[in-house]
Amino acid sequence: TWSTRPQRLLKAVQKKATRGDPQSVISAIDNFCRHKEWAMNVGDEKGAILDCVVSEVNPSTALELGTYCGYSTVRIARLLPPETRLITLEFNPDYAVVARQVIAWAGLQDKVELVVGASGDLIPQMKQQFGVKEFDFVFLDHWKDRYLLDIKLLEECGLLRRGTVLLADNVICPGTPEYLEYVRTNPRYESRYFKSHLEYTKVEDGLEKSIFLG
Ligand SMILES: C[S@@+](CC[C@H](N)C(=O)[O-])C[C@H]1O[C@@H](n2cnc3c(N)ncnc32)[C@H](O)[C@@H]1O
Ligand SMILES: O=C(c1ccccc1)c1ccc(O)c(O)c1[N+](=O)[O-]
Ligand SMILES: [Mg+2]
Repeated sequence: TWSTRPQRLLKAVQKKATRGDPQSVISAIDNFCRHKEWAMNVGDEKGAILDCVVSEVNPSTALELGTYCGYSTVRIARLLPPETRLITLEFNPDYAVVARQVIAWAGLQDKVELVVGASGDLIPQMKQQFGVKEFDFVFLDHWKDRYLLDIKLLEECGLLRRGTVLLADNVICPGTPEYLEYVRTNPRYESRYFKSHLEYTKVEDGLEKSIFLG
């Protein structure tokens, strides 16, 4: 039986990375995607911008929409201080199985809560089921037509506070036009574009950082 790309990516991590060393897991995945098979991780170039924003926010509670193989999960979680946590949502169970192993290889399983399910179903459960008061940081990297729906849902569920930082991947490629329009014109958000490139390519892409003003 044929393996899947996430399974081949996991094998590369287990072969090349050192257990308990998040940076080696990140490098193993970036090398696999640059030299073996492209995959839709945020990548090293946009990942460095993600690192800066996460370090600046230093969140107590963070949310990631779209786990895939756990690459950006590892990037974010490795920067979080003890007693803080990252909740990451993934609706493809096969991807979640791989992500759990990647996150464990990096030794970050105690900081990460990976929940299998759709963001539209899980976000309304965050307060009751997951004991979340509000999010300090949200990384949007799931299907692009869900970004706008999900930040409106986060607003309605009272999960954003004055100062919550939203960072959205792929606002140029594949693109999230309705989301960009919303965060750039809505007075309740202060938005800024970080120009970069689609992971492992020369194609333009970028991240949009939006601060919720309450
Ligand atoms: C681009 S990949 C995530 C990449 C990851 N953030 C990284 O940089 O390593 C997008 C993922 O979002 C998942 N996804 C898409 N829509 C979703 C939704 N509504 N709820 C949960 N997961 C979703 C897909 O199954 C896919 O694994
Ligand atoms: O949509 C794609 C896509 C479209 C077509 C083929 C492969 C991937 C994609 C490309 C780069 C991303 O960073 C990303 O997050 C996604 N995604 O699926 O969410
Ligand atoms: Mg992306």
